[in-house]
Amino acid sequence: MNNFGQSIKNIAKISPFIRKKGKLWFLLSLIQAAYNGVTPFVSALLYGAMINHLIHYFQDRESGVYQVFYLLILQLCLAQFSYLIRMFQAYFMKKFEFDLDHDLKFLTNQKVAKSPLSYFDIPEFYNQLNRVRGSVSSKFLHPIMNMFQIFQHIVTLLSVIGYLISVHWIFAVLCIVVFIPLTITQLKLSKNRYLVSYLQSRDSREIGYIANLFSDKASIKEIKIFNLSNHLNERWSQRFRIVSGQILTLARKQQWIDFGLQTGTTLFFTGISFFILFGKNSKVTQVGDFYTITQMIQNVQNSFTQLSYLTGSIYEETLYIQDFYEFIEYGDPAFAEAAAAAAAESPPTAAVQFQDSIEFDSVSYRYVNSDAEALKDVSFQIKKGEKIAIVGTNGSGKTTLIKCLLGLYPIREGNITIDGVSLHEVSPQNLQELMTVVFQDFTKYAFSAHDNIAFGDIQKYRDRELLVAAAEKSGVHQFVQHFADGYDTALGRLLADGEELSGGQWQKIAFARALFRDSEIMILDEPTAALDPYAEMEIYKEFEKLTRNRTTIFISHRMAAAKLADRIVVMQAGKVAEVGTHQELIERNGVYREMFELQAEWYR
Ligand SMILES: Nc1ncnc2c1ncn2[C@@H]1O[C@H](COP(=O)(O)OP(=O)(O)OP(=O)(O)O)[C@@H](O)[C@H]1O
Repeated sequence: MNNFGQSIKNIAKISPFIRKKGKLWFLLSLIQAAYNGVTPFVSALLYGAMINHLIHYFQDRESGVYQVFYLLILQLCLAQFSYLIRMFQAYFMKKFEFDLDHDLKFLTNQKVAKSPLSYFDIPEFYNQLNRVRGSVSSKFLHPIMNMFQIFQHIVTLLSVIGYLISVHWIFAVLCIVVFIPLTITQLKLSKNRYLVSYLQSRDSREIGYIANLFSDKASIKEIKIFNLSNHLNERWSQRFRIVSGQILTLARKQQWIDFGLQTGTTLFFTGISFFILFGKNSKVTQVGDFYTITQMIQNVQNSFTQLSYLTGSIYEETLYIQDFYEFIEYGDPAFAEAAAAAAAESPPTAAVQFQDSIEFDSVSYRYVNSDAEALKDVSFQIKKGEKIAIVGTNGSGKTTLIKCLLGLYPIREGNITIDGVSLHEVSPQNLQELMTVVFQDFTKYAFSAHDNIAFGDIQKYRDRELLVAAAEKSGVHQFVQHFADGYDTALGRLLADGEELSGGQWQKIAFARALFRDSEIMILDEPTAALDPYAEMEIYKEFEKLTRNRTTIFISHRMAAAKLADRIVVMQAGKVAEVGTHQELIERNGVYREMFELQAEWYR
């Protein structure tokens, strides 16, 4: 499909939004475009007539004065009416822009929420997400506004050229000959312009990323201590220069081409003006007519230049719309295939209660962006009510294992079952109800303490009693009760003048959030990493109470904590190396014992 055809197809994608909330704006814009389109023609006629009448008036001081007066009033009315339309159009445009912004961002957030976590490991998806963030609505509206302007200039051209043809037919042919190369050049340029911004997106992201490092409290600390500011600033500046250099090169090229085209068309239209005015069969006899014709010729020239520029930029701007829909419709073929095949065989509607056991059966997993397997043929069983510790070296696959169990990364090889029902078949809602989790990199919401805990189970958001119970168990109540607004105090200072918490206090909040959801299965990824020895001791002392009546799976690098588990799964390079109780594994004299003794050594 050619560029312009594709542009129209992209623009058509906005029509559902216009039908929903932008009808009035669309109608007003159309009226405005038509009105502004005929205005240059009418104005040229009015002024030409006015000049003729003025000349008569200056010659004999009797005739023409009323006509000049009426024409001036008419001109004033035309200007006022134009102002009135613009006023209403601008208001409804703002209104539609807000509605559109809301709907598009809502769609984006929905897409992000529905996308599997593995999509975020795919650079193409991630880049696309970055591209569709920002002022999406204006990028959607610009091409339509340009379409209105195109319509406006077509109306101008039709009216003006119609008049000029009545003066001389040659005009029609010549105008078309000029317009075609102009448009093609602009279209080519606009395609380049877009490609540059596309290719730059990695550099641009790095510029944004480094700028963020300079505004993030956590990274500022490291930048100062490691004396990174010069290096990072230099790096930022280098990328910035590359990006701005590319844009400037293109802009320079564009300016020179514009200048060349402008000069060419000016010379062309000046020649034509001479021909029309002073040619053999010239119909021009009065000064006013001369004014009208030169004015109309200028209008033709102006409208042609604008038309070629607008058609060019429409192509560029509609590519953003295309990008947006590519993002919204994004589906990794490999993932989509697997999901579609699994869904076709058995749609995920099964509900399980978890009465018996969870089973990992020859589970292997490879991240989409990686060649190595993060899990290799993992098999073991977790009985209801058991406390399982997962230990192992960094990168051995512990977190991947629980991400697969949580259904965040759907597995393709092997099977995970709950009471014999494959995870692929369990409905996502059922799965969420069964499990609660504290991640290693849990989220610190810049909302109130209440929000931070209640987000654990949004269905029970208002249950303050339950919330306080979870807070008491996890040690949150002890500090939140001293805050000025108690549980309604904002945490962090990002959105409000809230309370700053220490790393350990945040971790307790994350714990409370997990406990607030009263689930059968509790998953903890390094639950005590940020806690002081007292708090850690406290948690482990309370561990029995916190995890009572729950199946608990916890990852820990502290071998002393692993001792608390009923059974320990030892991971090594994506495989299960050993499974057993602390005593069994010590007696086995394998990897676990080695790790345990290595740590114990430190404490002796
Ligand atoms: N999103 C990802 N994309 C690609 N590879 C990943 C991703 N996350 C983890 N990996 C890789 O998978 C392997 C297992 O990582 P995982 O995070 O499960 O290890 P871990 O045992 O939890 O490590 P740690 O103790 O350091 O938290 C590692 O080699 C890691 O580099």
